[in-house]
Amino acid sequence: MSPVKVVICGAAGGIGQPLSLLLKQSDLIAHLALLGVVTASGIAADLSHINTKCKVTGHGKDQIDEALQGAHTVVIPAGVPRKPGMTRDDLFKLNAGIVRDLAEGIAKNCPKAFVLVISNPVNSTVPIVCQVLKSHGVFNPSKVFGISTLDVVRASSFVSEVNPAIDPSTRVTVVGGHSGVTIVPLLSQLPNNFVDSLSRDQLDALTHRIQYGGDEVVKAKKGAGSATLSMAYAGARFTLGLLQATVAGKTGVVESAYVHLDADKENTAAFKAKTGLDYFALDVEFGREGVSRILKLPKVSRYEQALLDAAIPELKTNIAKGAAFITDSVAHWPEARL
Ligand SMILES: NC(=O)c1ccc[n+]([C@@H]2O[C@H](COP(=O)([O-])OP(=O)(O)OC[C@H]3O[C@@H](n4cnc5c(N)ncnc54)[C@H](O)[C@@H]3O)[C@@H](O)[C@H]2O)c1
Ligand SMILES: O=C(O)C[C@H](O)C(=O)O
Repeated sequence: MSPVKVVICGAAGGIGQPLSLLLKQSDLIAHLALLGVVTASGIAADLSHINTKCKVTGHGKDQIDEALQGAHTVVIPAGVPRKPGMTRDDLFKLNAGIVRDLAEGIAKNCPKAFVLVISNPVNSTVPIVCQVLKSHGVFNPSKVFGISTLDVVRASSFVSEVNPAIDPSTRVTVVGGHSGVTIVPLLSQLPNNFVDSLSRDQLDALTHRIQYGGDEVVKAKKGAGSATLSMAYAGARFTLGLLQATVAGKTGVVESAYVHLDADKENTAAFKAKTGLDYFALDVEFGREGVSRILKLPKVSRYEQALLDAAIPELKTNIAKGAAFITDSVAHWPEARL
């Protein structure tokens, strides 16, 4: 097992800094390259004093090539966060171009890297990354992930608050996408008939809290951004889980991820045919090459089917918007960029 290079794009930001701190502690990472807009050299100097083996370097946007070259994994929390009253889709105008340009850099400098997207709106930014990589002929659906782990982390916390007998480490299955109605918690999967212990009002309230947990933080931060620390925790959990499988060869690591369903055609063909969706968040088992298996959608309750029915059209719109942005960008790119 040789430790690898991991790049954080947007490392000076609210998520980027604590995420870098958490990753600096991993033996699986030899080199943490921190990419900022002007530079991330201050953050890199600070982190480099921590006495773990991992080397840390800082880079500005004009050094994107050197930052990305040789990357095994690229994590993208670059972009603008929400303010109260905004939806994640309101961020599209600003963040779509940022993510597109980073994906271009990845296609050029580290086309085989695993790409982990945090920047919102995730439902659209993941299709943006995939389309850019496709336009360069380097797309591998098993290597691009939208990190939806925060929805699972929140669901576990909120379930445990409702019933303190349930340990907060208990995994809750959350599928769909990463915004409002597209976040679909499958509470019927919890053991001991947890869901039957809830009144309809309690079930509605818990479901709504999981779907709109991000808004809770945006409101509490009063204009100073969205979730950063809980996202850094979720992002580190996802990244380290993936590294354990891809670098250390650990089997059985499962996390929820928003992925292109072609990453496991066998397990998703029926779902894709039924819904017409190309992207969806499901539990994913990691292997050496990224996605080793996408776990099938479990049998859902009637209540959960109604949530899925509401999520699917919204997801289709979000996915089409991301894909169209790249079709349009490519049409306007000068010959030299293709
Ligand atoms: N997936 C999730 O569950 C989840 C959770 C929380 C936040 N987010 C999203 O993550 C993003 C970042 O949130 P934040 O709170 O860290 O924001 P932030 O503004 O604190 O940090 C973003 C950083 O990205 C940098 N940046 C912008 N363009 C860049 C580029 N081209 N290259 C390198 N760096 C660049 C900015 O300078 C800034 O330092 C937002 O879009 C937010 O909505 C997603
Ligand atoms: O809510 C946001 O805008 C940030 C993030 O997607 C979250 O779920 O906390």
